[in-house]
Amino acid sequence: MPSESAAMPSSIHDAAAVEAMRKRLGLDPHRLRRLRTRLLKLQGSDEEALQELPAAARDAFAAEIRFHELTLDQRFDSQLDGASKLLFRTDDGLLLESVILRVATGRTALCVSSQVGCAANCDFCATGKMGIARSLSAPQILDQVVQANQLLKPEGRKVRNIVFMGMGEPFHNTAAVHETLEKLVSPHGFDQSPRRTLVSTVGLPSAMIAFARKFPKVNLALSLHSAIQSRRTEIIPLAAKFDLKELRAALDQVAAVQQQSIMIEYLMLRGINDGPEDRAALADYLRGLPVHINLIPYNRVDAAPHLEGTSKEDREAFGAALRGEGYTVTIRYSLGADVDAACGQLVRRENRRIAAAAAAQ
Ligand SMILES: C[S@@+](CC[C@H](N)C(=O)[O-])C[C@H]1O[C@@H](n2cnc3c(N)ncnc32)[C@H](O)[C@@H]1O
Ligand code: SF4
Repeated sequence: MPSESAAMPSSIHDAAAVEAMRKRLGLDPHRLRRLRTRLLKLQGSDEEALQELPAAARDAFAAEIRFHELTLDQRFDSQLDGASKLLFRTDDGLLLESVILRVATGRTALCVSSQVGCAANCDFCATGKMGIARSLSAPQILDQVVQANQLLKPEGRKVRNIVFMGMGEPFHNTAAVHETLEKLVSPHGFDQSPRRTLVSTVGLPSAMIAFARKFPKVNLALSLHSAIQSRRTEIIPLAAKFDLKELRAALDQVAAVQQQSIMIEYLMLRGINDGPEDRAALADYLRGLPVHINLIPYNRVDAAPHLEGTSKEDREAFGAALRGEGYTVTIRYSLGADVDAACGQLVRRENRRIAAAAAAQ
């Protein structure tokens, strides 16, 4: 007869399971609150967090409640700037990445992934080219923050800004992303400032409006990349489903609800979206909206050899012309270009291998 397999431990982020365990062990709720504070807010190690429980309860608690959903597989520290890429592995073997950005001001940002792969399949994106799309659970997204903070503690740093700009489209995984945001901004959770949290989307109109209503203070970024419909669809296949008119109506609603500026991301691709007509269309499209335009340099992707980034000079001229039209424009200087090259291909190759093996079973 097959033996009954032991139940999987529950996550520390699963409030119902943790409360059930607390009752079973007869633990004082204060002790549990202190454990969560130590782990989620004070960057404590797992051992330090467990110390908050009475000695007799620690083993039983640790056997049923696990603190981590992901295993840190590899870490790449940039030799060029303050970026570190963390490669995590899920229980079923897939790789995903988070990026720690140590900004010159001394502040620290973390870029998290919401999915492994992405169904949007944008032409310029290594994640889109992975050929798979698996959503991460809220505990898997939250664990990226917990582990980054544990790694940063010895440096005297703490994650200040959290951006959903890693792998995946957050609004293809709305339920888990909403749950993650609730736990991040909750004073009983991570107590993260909503104003230092940003969700970036390729542009799903109804999900953007729902997000703004639920999280009026969390920042939204839209990856627009072109204000000319045919050009946008050429690089973002999903744009065929949600046209620019519908997207603009959603932006108006988001702005009305949030009363704060929306970030417009504009990846600059030579000969595709960087001409004078592209700039004029962009300026027209955004007129009247509270926006901040971020011009992004293209990071070369092996799977898209036909694409080339706009030169630095042209990017700066494009930005200056938009400023002349009254827009606030920043030009992002890509951090961690060396670790990106090291990891991007590794993640893609490994995940393809695992997805192919799973499909063959
Ligand atoms: C990876 S996406 C994740 C969030 C969401 N799916 C989105 O598209 O906004 C985050 C940002 O990275 C940008 N991006 C993707 N591939 C890039 C590349 N090869 N070079 C520079 N930026 C890239 C996207 O356009 C987007 O603005
Ligand atoms: S939606 Fe974002 S993550 Fe998905 S393929 Fe496009 S750029 Fe990449």
